[in-house]
Amino acid sequence: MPEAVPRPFVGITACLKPRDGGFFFHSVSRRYVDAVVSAVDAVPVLLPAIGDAQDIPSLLSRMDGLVLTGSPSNVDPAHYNGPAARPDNEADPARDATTLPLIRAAIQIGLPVLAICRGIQELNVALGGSLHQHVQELPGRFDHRSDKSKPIIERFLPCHAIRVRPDGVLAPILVPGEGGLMMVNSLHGQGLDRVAPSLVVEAEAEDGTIEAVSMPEAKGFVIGVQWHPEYAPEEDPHSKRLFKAFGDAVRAFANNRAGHVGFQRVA
Ligand SMILES: N[C@@H](CCC(=O)NCCCC(=O)O)C(=O)O
Repeated sequence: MPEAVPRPFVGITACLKPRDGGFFFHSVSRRYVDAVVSAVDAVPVLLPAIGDAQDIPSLLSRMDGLVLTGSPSNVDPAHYNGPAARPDNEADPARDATTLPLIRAAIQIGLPVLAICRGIQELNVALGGSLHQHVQELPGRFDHRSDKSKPIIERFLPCHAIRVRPDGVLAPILVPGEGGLMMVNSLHGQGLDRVAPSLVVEAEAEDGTIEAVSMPEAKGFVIGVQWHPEYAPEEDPHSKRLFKAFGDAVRAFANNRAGHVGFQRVA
């Protein structure tokens, strides 16, 4: 009888969030976890925001892919030499200290990376880019934040168009409509400013806000998106294809690793 194929492990980055009474919780929205289980077909592994205490080589020796999640918190502008954040800024220094070095190490070994919302911002900063801290205050830009007075389910509905570069790597994955247009949801106040030298822009909103990037020189799959495909990973055809492409890259990485350590996976 053929041996069951072990599912690959996909790391999912957590936030460190304060709760009542000064306790902190490592937390991840269930939607990322569900998307990794259903649309990627992998075992989700939550990665706590423990900064220097994380053992990156040990972690990466067991991971087959990495999902960088969204979060209401913002990357500390000190990481991209930006002006100090405003007093009402929500920060997560433990998450910054965890994800930024992890991204660089993951990319170095060719680990597939899917970076979502705060994730694309972290990817850009980790590789030397910078962020706009308040996109809606820039001339000609839209407000890309969601209306917090609305029910959460409505806040994740598609609300503006993006144009996907027809000659990029993302177009054949997402299969946008005519003119490279497709609708996405939008729950961010920050956005990519100076794009890291190793990243290329794959999609933009009508106002020029960067909506997706890839990394042509990466050994593996590296895609960042500013929207939230995890909202409807099976129902929305673009999201489904994005997670499928990531899953294929994850399985290829896992099989390659399995080959190197000398045990066989049976298809
Ligand atoms: N804080 C950053 C990143 C925005 C972001 O990731 N939003 C996701 C909110 C929903 C969630 O918790 O997943 C910004 O404002 O640009």
